Amino acid sequence: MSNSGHPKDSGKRRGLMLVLSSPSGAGKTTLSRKLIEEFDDVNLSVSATTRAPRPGEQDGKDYFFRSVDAFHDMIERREFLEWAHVFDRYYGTPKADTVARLDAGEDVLFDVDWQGADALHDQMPNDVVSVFILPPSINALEKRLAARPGSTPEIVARRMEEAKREIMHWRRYDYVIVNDDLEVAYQRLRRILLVERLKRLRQLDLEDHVRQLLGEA
Ligand SMILES: Nc1ncnc2c1ncn2[C@@H]1O[C@H](COP(=O)(O)OP(=O)(O)OP(=O)(O)O)[C@@H](O)[C@H]1O
Ligand SMILES: Nc1nc2c(ncn2[C@@H]2O[C@H](COP(=O)(O)O)[C@@H](O)[C@H]2O)c(=O)[nH]1
Repeated sequence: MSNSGHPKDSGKRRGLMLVLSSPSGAGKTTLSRKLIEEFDDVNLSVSATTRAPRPGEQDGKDYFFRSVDAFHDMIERREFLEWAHVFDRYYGTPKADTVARLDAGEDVLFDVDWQGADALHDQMPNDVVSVFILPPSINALEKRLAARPGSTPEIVARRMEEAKREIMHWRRYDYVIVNDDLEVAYQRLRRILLVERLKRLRQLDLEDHVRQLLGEA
């Protein structure tokens, strides 16, 4: 199904940056995929990373998989909106595209850690809407990490070790969703998107509309 979600099809709006963070394995990627499937004007920001692809992951779709040298070249060429060192690997958000998409009235979805969320908010405070995803329990988080394709006990242990540090940043976010039942969590996420689209500053044709109303009054 495709859906613009805008109440007035001709209405001009500025896109928003929907930034999702969570401890690894809580469900950001799963929720992001559902949002992109439903809304044709929501696009995923594809990050660059120096980690290896998981089974089924594609270069350019899930990530831009790069060598450490190539990643450093991208840093030097100032190609990132933000970048961070996460789980001993580099991850970065490319700048190209995002600004153009926002201006074109399209939303951009970011799946980044708390450092990335902070950096994106610092750079574009009026555009960022941040959502923290919590797991229903630590046990459930560990099971989800272990069940993911390509998982190993070492990867699970490393990510569980980091989970507490990531969760401690939950208060910095505009919204928090507990991802227990996937469908309930998804409905909450899509409601956040639809409401945030209605923020006054994002409805670009309101000035003209109100001027016209006042002229008619
Ligand atoms: N509500 C849910 N109930 C049960 N399993 C879920 C739920 N949400 C996600 N999962 C499963 O948990 C695993 C981890 O989810 P996902 O990859 O979306 O997490 P993530 O937060 O994006 O992790 P990372 O930060 O490492 O990229 C996946 O196998 C996914 O299918
Ligand atoms: N600061 C950034 N963090 C990012 C970016 N892309 C992904 N991430 C975060 O890294 C971890 C691990 O991801 P995984 O795909 O290896 O499991 C997770 O918390 C992501 O949110 C980025 O561009 N910048």
